[in-house]
Parts: sequence; C-alpha cells; structure tokens
Amino acid sequence: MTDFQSSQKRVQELHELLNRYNYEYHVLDKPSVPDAEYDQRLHELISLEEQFPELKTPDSPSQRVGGAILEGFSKVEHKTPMLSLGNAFNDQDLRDFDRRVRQNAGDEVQYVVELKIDGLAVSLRYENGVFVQGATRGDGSIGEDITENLRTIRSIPLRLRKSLSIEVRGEAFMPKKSFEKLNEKKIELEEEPFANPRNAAAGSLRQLDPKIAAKRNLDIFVYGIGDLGETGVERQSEGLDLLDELGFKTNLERKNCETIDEVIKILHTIQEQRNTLPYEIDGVVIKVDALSQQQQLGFTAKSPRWAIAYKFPAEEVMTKLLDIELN
Ligand SMILES: NC(=O)c1cnc(OC2CCCC2)nc1N
Repeated sequence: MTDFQSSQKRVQELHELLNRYNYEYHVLDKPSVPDAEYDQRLHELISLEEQFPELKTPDSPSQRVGGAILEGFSKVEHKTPMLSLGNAFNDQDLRDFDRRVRQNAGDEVQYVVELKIDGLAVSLRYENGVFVQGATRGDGSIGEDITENLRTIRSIPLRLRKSLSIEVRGEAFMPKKSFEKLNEKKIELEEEPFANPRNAAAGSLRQLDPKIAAKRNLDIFVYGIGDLGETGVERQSEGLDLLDELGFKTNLERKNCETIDEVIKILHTIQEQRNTLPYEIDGVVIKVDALSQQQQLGFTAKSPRWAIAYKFPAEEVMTKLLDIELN
C-alpha cells in the first residue's frame, strides 16, 4: 500500500473513532475515553490532512470550526415550510384541541408530549448522510444560512450513520450554566449582558465569525424530520427514535399519552420540575402521534392542526427578584 493509501485508510478509521467519541461525549454525555485521547486522535487526523489535503473532507471531525468570517448570511428556502405552533394556555384549551382532533381524525388518538425547548428553531439538511446546510426558521419559508455556526455545535453529527438525504428540525439552545458564565464575562467586560438564554443562543448563531459561535457552548435537541417520505416512519414517536439511531440528540423527557387527561397530568408534572432542567423550556408541545392522522388534520394558514404548544405562565417575577436579592 502506498503512503497515500495507508493514510487514506487511517483517516477513515480516525473519522469513525472521533465521531464515536464526539457522540458519546456530546449526545450521550458518557465519554468512554479521556479528553486527551480525543485531542491526540484529532491532532493525528489534522496532520494527515495537512500532509494529504485531498483527504480533508467537509464532514471531517477537524472541520467543526470554519475559518472565514462571513460578510453576511445568504438566504435559504426551506423545502418543507417550518410552521409555527398554535398556543394553549390552560387545560380547557387542551380539551378543546383534543375534541377538534377527535372530531376530524376519529376517537382513536395517541399523543406525544415533548418539552418545548426555549431556543431558536433551525433546520439541518443532509445529502447522502453528510451535513450540507443549516438555516434559521426565518419567516417559515425563507431562513438565513448559518451552516458554519451550526457546524460548531458538537451534538450535530457531520455525517449520519445512514446515507439519508433528509431535512431535520430542531431547537438550538444555550444551557443555563453556559448562559450564566457568558453573562458574567460580559458584565466583567462592561458589555451588555443577554436578557435570557434564548436571546444568547440567537445572538450566538447570528455571529458572522464561527470562532465566536464555537466558544458559546451551544447545544441542540432535534424533534422532527421535514420530509419523512422515504424514511418509512409512521408515527412522530418513531421519527424521534429514528433520529436517535441516526446519531442526533433528541430530548428524552418525551412521553407517549393515550388520552388528553394523561397529557394534562404529565404537563403539570413537567411544569413543577421545570427549574431543575439544565436548559430553559417555555412549555410543552403536544402532537398527534400517527402521521396518517396528522395528514387527515392538515394545517391552518400557518400552523398544523395536529400539534399545539401549551405555554407555561412566565415564572412569577417575585421569585426572580427574590433570587437576585437573596443571592
Ligand atoms: N421548541 C420545541 O422544542 C419544539 C418546537 N416545535 C415542535 O414541533 C412543531 C414544529 C412544526 C410542527 C410542530 N416541537 C418542539 N419540540
């Protein structure tokens, strides 16, 4: 084997190793090797790519943080529009939603309850398993190309375990701890702190320099596949399991419910435990599980009739003020 061919083989091995280490650390939060091992293997990959530039590919683990500072963000048209959600604010709103669903899709309905991550909706496009483009939701049809910034989010796989061409939807967010550290630093530098983690995540993903985004400790939970078409998936819950199998990070607090009473019970439990989560949520999203029933229900002008957001009341200002006074 020539030097090039043995290097090509080693580069392939290093891709697989580094992708596995990255998945264990950033998706499972269960690293199987010390950081030093990851760094050594990454260093070995980078030196092979310097020796043979043709071995450096866009899906390489070495390509997380791009080089160039962008002039601006180009526009991206979403193949499948990114919809907004109707809102429910109390139990009665949910019972009305459930009645409408059962009137139009029949009495046999199951729901999936997902935490509503309070971040920024983004779409990730993969061609033959390779991450090729990422965009903000924008107005639902046209978003901004933030590929280079999304590439820095370690829980976003640069190559899927199956060579699928799909568009995945998710919520990029900044964990509460990262938000607090970032604001401490901004206050030290006498810069304007961010009002909340959602603004911090949006501000970080709108940086023209990917090196800044890379330092913001952003994360993502994916929750949907834009064009389910050829995946053979028939339920929202199956779609989430497929996303897990492909190497994505989904939110594991999701619950399958047989009735709206179960949904209501579970969402009040989630509401009580909300402050214990390491990321902010502003409610839950309730979705009809069967895709056939989703198709029967269809959409209003801007939202699906098969999903609704239940918004938690904003936390009482008093507790926030008390926190500030007591800390
Ligand atoms: N912020 C979230 O966590 C979230 C947002 N949206 C959706 O689903 C919408 C998307 C299009 C129809 C239903 N699910 C979520 N989990």
